Amino acid sequence: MFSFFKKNPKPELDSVPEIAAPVVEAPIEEDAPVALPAIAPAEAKRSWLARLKSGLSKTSSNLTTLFIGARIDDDLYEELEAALLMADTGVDATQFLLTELKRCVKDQKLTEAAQVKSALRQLMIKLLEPLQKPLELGRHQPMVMMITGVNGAGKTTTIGKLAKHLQAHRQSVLLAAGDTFRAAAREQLTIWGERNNVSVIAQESGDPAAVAFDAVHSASAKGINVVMVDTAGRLPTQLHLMEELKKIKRVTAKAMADAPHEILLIIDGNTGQNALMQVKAFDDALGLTGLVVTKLDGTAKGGVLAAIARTRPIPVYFIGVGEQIEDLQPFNAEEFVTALLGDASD
Ligand SMILES: Nc1nc2c(ncn2[C@@H]2O[C@H](COP(=O)(O)OP(=O)(O)OP(=O)(O)O)[C@@H](O)[C@H]2O)c(=O)[nH]1
Repeated sequence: MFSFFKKNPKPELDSVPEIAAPVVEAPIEEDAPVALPAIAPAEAKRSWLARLKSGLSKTSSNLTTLFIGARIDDDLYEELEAALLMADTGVDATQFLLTELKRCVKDQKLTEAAQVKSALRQLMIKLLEPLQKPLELGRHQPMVMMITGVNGAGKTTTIGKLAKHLQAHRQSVLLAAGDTFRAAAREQLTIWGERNNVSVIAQESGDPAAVAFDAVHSASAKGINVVMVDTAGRLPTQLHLMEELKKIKRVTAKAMADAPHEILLIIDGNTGQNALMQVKAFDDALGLTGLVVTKLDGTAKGGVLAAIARTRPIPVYFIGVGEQIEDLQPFNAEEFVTALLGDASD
């Protein structure tokens, strides 16, 4: 499956040809900008899988080489344990995978290392599948998304990529420049919005909650489909800043009863186990609805998704493997594991 978003309720498909994708129910402005990907689906999919594979190659090389010419013995399990831990899979997920794998080898009487690898592949897919969930469009008008994360996780870049993808799915988008700490962040978002024909609500200074409130009102009045509220980067240990996020959430609910409908945490895949701490802390504070894992290109720590699946299985809506728009795609457990361990025939 290669669709970006899921529509809810019932499909009334008016498909956008490039990506099998649902379309909005909400009213669409006649001249709403539509940025369609330039490449056809099969080609786009191939190229995404290739980028995913190359992005994850550092994580995968340690995991796959140990099976080459190996015998099924304690040494193999020990090497696998070390490789999983090095990939930041975490102790819990590593132990879980090893226990299940040993059980599988015994039950199925596996004799070849390649069969063990294939069993590991299946176990990983099963472990990661609960994280695979499409972002549903069209449930609210407007749908309000709060975007959070630590400094430099990739929030602004992700907002830009998501806005383009949403436009490609005929959603009109409004951005709220809720990073009122850094003037540069506000400017960055405003310039990006101008270039891409996306309106941005920004204030010279002041309260990010007020910016979010204004943006939701403005989007409701203009019939805009999606509002994305950018927020300043912060560490979960900066308690006053975490309180500020809670306030943005509360005030947004005053502008629209059930908003924000999505609270996303953007995490940098390079930070491995630290990303897991961020997930826990932001989830405890805000009740996250989804994750976006960026910068999986070039990291050796791609195992962190397994750790998330075991400890805090919050849907991973998207993963990012680079700075281009096409480098952000929906998370698919099978694709991800294939990029790590090869496909079923390998
Ligand atoms: N390699 C790679 N770089 C990325 C990816 N996503 C974002 N980046 C880069 O990461 C850097 C930080 O991204 P930003 O979007 O500015 O991060 P931010 O979270 O908004 O940062 P603050 O506003 O400072 O909190 C930029 O140089 C991005 O181009 C990715 O998937 N892969």
